[in-house]
Amino acid sequence: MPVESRPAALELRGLSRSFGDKLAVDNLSLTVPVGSFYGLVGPNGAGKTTSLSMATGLLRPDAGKAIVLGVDMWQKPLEAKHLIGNLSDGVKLFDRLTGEQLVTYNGLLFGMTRETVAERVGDLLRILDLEGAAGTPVVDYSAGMTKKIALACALVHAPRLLVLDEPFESVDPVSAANIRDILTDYVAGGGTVIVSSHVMDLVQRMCDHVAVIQAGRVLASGTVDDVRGDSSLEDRFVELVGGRNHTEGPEWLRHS
Ligand SMILES: Nc1ncnc2c1ncn2[C@@H]1O[C@H](COP(=O)(O)OP(=O)(O)OP(=O)(O)O)[C@@H](O)[C@H]1O
Repeated sequence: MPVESRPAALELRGLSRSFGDKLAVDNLSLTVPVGSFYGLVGPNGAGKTTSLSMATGLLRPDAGKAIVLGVDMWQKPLEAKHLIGNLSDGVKLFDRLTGEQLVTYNGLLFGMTRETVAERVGDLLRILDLEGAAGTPVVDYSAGMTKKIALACALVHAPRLLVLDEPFESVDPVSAANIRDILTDYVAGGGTVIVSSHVMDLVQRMCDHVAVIQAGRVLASGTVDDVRGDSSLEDRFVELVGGRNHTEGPEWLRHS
């Protein structure tokens, strides 16, 4: 298929979602090309998690479409979900299972054979440095270990698109570097990654595309170089989003 006619890894078309009176995502459209490492950034409450939840089939949109590699998430959710690996902020894991059991369970849910699952679980626990905790219930994991085991669950069925909400939050620097390597390899091997993050420096170094969202709308999107221009991504972000002002702390917090 010619490159121009290949479906995007993810296409969001006019997505909207309200919670009561609050319009969390407002007619949001975004195209994530196949093979891109795409950063989604925005201030707290911008609508990143809500958008990604609608894109991955966790939250039904009020309006609009989410299309994964040509498959409509809300019309063919089973087919679309096979294509996606999802690490979602705040989704409950079956944390009474051990790490090994949890990843195995996820693999079996996708219909893979026990042998294939066992081999992949072994690989994932090794590359994520969780072999020593394979037999520990996930409820006893630290926040960073929980993030890593959730990433293993997202990867086990070898999805074509990975959607990761804040994958580096609480993760130590060595593990974060290992995860970055895994993701970079995954993209080099033809996969597509979308990450939401508040760490602009990381997004600038790791991602080739970025979208800045605020109040449920896209303020800017494109290649990282196009969006940031001559500035750092952080400065461009602050410029786009506004709201930076020097505020002195309250008097009672000062000791001199
Ligand atoms: N289940 C919910 N019920 C009510 N309001 C919600 C719910 N989920 C999100 N919101 C509201 O929708 C808006 C967008 O929230 P969302 O979690 O998508 O933002 P975010 O960009 O992921 O923020 P953060 O960077 O702080 O994680 C916020 O105003 C939030 O309060």
